[in-house]
Amino acid sequence: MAPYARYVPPKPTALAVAHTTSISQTSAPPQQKQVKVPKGPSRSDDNGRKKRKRAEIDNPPTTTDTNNSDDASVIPSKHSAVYSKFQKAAQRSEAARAAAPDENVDLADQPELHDLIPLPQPERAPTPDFVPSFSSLPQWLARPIVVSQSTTRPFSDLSLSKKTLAHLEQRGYTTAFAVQAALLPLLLPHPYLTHLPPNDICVSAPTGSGKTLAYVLPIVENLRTRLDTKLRAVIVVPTRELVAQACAVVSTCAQGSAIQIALAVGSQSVAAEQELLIKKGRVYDPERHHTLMEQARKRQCFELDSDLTDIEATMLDDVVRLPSGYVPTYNSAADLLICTPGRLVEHLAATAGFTLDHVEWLVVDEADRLLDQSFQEWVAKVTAALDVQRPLFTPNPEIAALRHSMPRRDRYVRKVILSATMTRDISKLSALKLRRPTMIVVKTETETTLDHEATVTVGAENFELPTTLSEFAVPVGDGSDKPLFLLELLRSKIFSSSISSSISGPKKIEADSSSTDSSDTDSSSSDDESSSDDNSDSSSDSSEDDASDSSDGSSSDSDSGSEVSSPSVTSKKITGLAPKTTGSSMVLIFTPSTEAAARLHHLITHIEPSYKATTLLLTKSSTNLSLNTSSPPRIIISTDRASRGLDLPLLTHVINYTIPRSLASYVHRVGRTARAGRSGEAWTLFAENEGRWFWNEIARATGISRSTKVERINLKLAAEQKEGGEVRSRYVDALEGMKEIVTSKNSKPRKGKGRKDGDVEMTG
Ligand SMILES: Nc1ncnc2c1ncn2[C@@H]1O[C@H](COP(=O)(O)OP(=O)(O)OP(=O)(O)O)[C@@H](O)[C@H]1O
Repeated sequence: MAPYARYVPPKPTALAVAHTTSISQTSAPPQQKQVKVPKGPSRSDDNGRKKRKRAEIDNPPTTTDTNNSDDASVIPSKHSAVYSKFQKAAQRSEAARAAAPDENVDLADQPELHDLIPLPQPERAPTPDFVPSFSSLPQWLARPIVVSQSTTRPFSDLSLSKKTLAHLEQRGYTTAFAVQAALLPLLLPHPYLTHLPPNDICVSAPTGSGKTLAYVLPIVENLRTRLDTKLRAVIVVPTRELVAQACAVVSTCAQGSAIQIALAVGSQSVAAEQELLIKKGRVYDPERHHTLMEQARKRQCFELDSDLTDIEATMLDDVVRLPSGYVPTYNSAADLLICTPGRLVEHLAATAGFTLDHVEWLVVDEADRLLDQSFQEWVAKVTAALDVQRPLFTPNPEIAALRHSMPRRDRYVRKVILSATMTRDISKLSALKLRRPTMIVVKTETETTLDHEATVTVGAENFELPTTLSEFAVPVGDGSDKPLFLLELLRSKIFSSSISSSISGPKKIEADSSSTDSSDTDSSSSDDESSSDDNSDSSSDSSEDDASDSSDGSSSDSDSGSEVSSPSVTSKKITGLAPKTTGSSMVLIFTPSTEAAARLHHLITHIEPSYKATTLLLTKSSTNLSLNTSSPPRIIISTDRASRGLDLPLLTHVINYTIPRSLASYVHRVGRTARAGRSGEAWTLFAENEGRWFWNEIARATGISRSTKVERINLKLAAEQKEGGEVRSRYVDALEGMKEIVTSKNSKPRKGKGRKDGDVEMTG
């Protein structure tokens, strides 16, 4: 600020002295300079006064002069006391001024000058937190029904049919979990209030809390008594694995009933699915036959005015094959459809006879994910199809005309929307056109019981982690040795000890911090972590940071689909809902893409050949898990595709090889373990540049409830993993081998290079 040098006022000492001097001169001229003059003015008097004045100007008396005792002698004795008092006061004030620092100089009379630096302001009083007396959320979202996670009820108390109870008991299910205890009374038909239209339900409950059974049981109970087959229930989930899983639960509950279940996922052709979804028939209707045949003729001769829809084309294809006078009919072959959103939309558009006209139940599981993106605007298309009024059975035209003239009762479609990370975004939820909805939130700690309205306002994002989950985080330096850290983690922390205790044992699995496993446990890590790990900001997208990525910079196709054998995960779900412990750990490792998963599979099976037999790649192209075999895989490498809903009861550990992209993604990934009250561990590997983001957004995030803090574990690489060690040389060889594979694959043109594995599929 050199051009605006600060103004410093001069010391007023000289001024004060001069002032004092002038006073002493005027009021007490020194006696020795007094000249005796005759009374009355004269010329010589004037001359003498002028000379004296000039002499005074030329030789002004100094301060010391003022103090001089000579001066006192010239003061008349009657003023001398006053004068000496004045002198003393003057001396005192002069001494005080001289001693005082510059800032204390009284500047009241001085003009205040400032440069362009803003004046210092007093510190602001803290603004108190805004507590609104209203909520922008609608009442049902702002004040949900909060259910304690510890709430349980015997299934026998929940008005289930004897058959269903028997099936549940066969599976060892006698007690309903909290979400089931809350939902069943709301969804099962009320014994008296049958005339009331049903209301829609949104559910937010932690991963592994039993949401599937909570919606499957009421639907099965409802459909069990229906005599004719009509599509009455549709369950929408994001992936084909979840379709299979939900199907397994439905099949278990619907055993012995006539309920027809259909799947629509796209692992088979649309035509094959159409055959399973629709029963084709024929009816004698010569007039309509004639019209359709005329259209078929025009189509063949290219005389049609407009393009036919797929459904119209199907009808024309079918009518030409029927005997004269007959027209085709299409009826639903399924009571309940479990599907991905894309296939559902496809059938609505292209499958003759596929309508939602009779649907009474719509379930959207993993709703936040399915509502996140438009996915061919499936919500709008499905809600539009549900809005269509159910066609009335019209035995003859007169009655039909009469019925049409009468006001019609609305069709009620009960919508059940669920997720472990349920959105509170009203704009997304409103697309579902919910009717008088109720929000149910299953939480760990709450005073609110099932029957009471919650008084707590649930925040915009408030996720719950299972109370049986333990979380750990491992720093991996700059990430270049990440595969080695992963192997060290598997060796020293996961496969070193039997996990059998963790499956049914105490909630918290203590981190083994003994020196033999080459690790340091820093239990206070979650408080002091950032000091060592936030050297730089990291983005949430950590997808490309694994060593294998850096080694080749490109993708490699997964060829491990062949390693995967049936039976599928479905069958496990049917038979192994509450498995006995095997005494061994099973790990699910999350990578960001199919290619990254394949690279990691290549690396760890080459570095540690003993893992080859027990490591499985689970990607879109290889979705079956050979879990029913006598030796299930111990390591599963997958993508975020496996993060939603997948229920692997034997899974004891989750490893985030790359940190997830969001808190919700973290919740779903780690929620693959610690399910249904079992213990589980979640480990996250983070590089230096990811530490800050991980600790701030995930480990210490405010929008999440966890029973224990995330613990930092510092792993040390073993000697053989360091430079010159045997494991490291195998690592280097594996990287080299991978480079060759990638180079050779890159030379061939490939489809879908670099594609990320979507965790939602449109068509299965
Ligand atoms: N009442 C019960 N008694 C014992 N086990 C149960 C009960 N209900 C559900 N389970 C088991 O709990 C596990 C988790 O259930 P489910 O898959 O429905 O969880 P979820 O809440 O849908 O989890 P996510 O949000 O991850 O999809 C399953 O293995 C299921 O068999």
